Amino acid sequence: MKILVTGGAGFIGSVVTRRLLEEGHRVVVLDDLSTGFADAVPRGAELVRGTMARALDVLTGDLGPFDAVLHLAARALIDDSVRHPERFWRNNTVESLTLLDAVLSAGVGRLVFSSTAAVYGQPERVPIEESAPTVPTNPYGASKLAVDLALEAYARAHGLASVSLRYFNVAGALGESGERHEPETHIIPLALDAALGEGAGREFAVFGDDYPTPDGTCVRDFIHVADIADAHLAALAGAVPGEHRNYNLGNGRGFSVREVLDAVARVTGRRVPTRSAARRPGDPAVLVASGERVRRELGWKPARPGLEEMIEDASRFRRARS
Ligand SMILES: NC(=O)c1ccc[n+]([C@@H]2O[C@H](COP(=O)([O-])OP(=O)(O)OC[C@H]3O[C@@H](n4cnc5c(N)ncnc54)[C@H](O)[C@@H]3O)[C@@H](O)[C@H]2O)c1
Ligand SMILES: O=c1ccn([C@@H]2O[C@H](COP(=O)(O)OP(=O)(O)O[C@H]3O[C@H](CO)[C@H](O)[C@H](O)[C@H]3O)[C@@H](O)[C@H]2O)c(=O)[nH]1
Repeated sequence: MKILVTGGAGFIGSVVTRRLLEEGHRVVVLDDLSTGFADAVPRGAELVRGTMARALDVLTGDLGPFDAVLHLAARALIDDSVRHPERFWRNNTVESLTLLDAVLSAGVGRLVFSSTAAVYGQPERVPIEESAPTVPTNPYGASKLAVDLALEAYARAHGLASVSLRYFNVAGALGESGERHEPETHIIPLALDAALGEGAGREFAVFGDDYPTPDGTCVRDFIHVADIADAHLAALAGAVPGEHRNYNLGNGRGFSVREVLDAVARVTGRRVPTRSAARRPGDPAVLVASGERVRRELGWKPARPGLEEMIEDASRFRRARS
């Protein structure tokens, strides 16, 4: 297939692009490089630099025609979304609607969207099923939920085959593609920095140790980025014209912040220096995915569920870059 990957210069988009190329698909990346890197786009894919305002030209121009669009481009820092909601509504919601107009005008039949566990907010029950209430606790989650809802209506009205993949906590790396966020805010790369970094000031701040969880720290469901990439292949194959489906992508198992830090210490052989810090606003205590629907309907389940494997892969990627 010929596939447009938006956000393909970012962490997850570059891994998805790599997997698509491995499978023999042809890939064009559309990315404005706001948080991504041109040299992160895997060799073999063509990079077009720009926002979704360029999507129609790309989809209808010489690089086409396209069979599918994978839409990963977004801002994804929750804290930032609380301080600057306007940036998230514009960049995640308005930009996505611009892309959707282009997809419909160009007659592309399939679209897979990167949604998030943040659409659920504080879950009433875990593991979280796709039928759970969607009550996001921050503008990031809301800006993504709006697109899930738009897709549902657009698919039904215009015959689009669309899927929202609601990722939980994505970790690990695939070959030369991995996490290069600047600034980095995610637990595993920060814990690796704290364990392996040189000099002072790199203590890992544990955001809250008085949550109603077994050790008082938040619990998250980590999923290997290569499994996320494989789920995109399954979604492309399983998308149904005229329908929109939401799928949670996780392992169905939670690890507390402390358990992650212990696993980082085991993998690196180094202690992770920590300090206690205040809770981060909007952080739910526990987020764990139910993988039932995606297994039943797309036949997908994670092939790399081990937390230590994810940390090892992230650590290998970090070492290769330092
Ligand atoms: N990292 C996670 O754990 C996680 C969890 C759930 C959902 N997601 C979603 O997955 C997607 C990828 O996340 P990531 O961690 O790889 O982030 P990332 O910041 O590494 O990648 C995002 C990419 O999108 C590009 N981009 C942003 N806005 C753009 C725009 N308007 N036009 C063109 N390009 C634009 C950036 O330059 C970057 O290359 C995002 O949609 C994010 O919301 C990530
Ligand atoms: O320095 C840190 C960084 C993180 N944490 C804790 O570690 C856990 C995981 O935090 P991350 O920032 O790594 O990930 P989030 O769960 O906040 O967010 C991830 O999952 C979300 C879905 O809930 C969104 O999709 C988001 O884009 C994605 O990065 C949280 O409890 C957080 O409080 C710390 O204690 N200290």
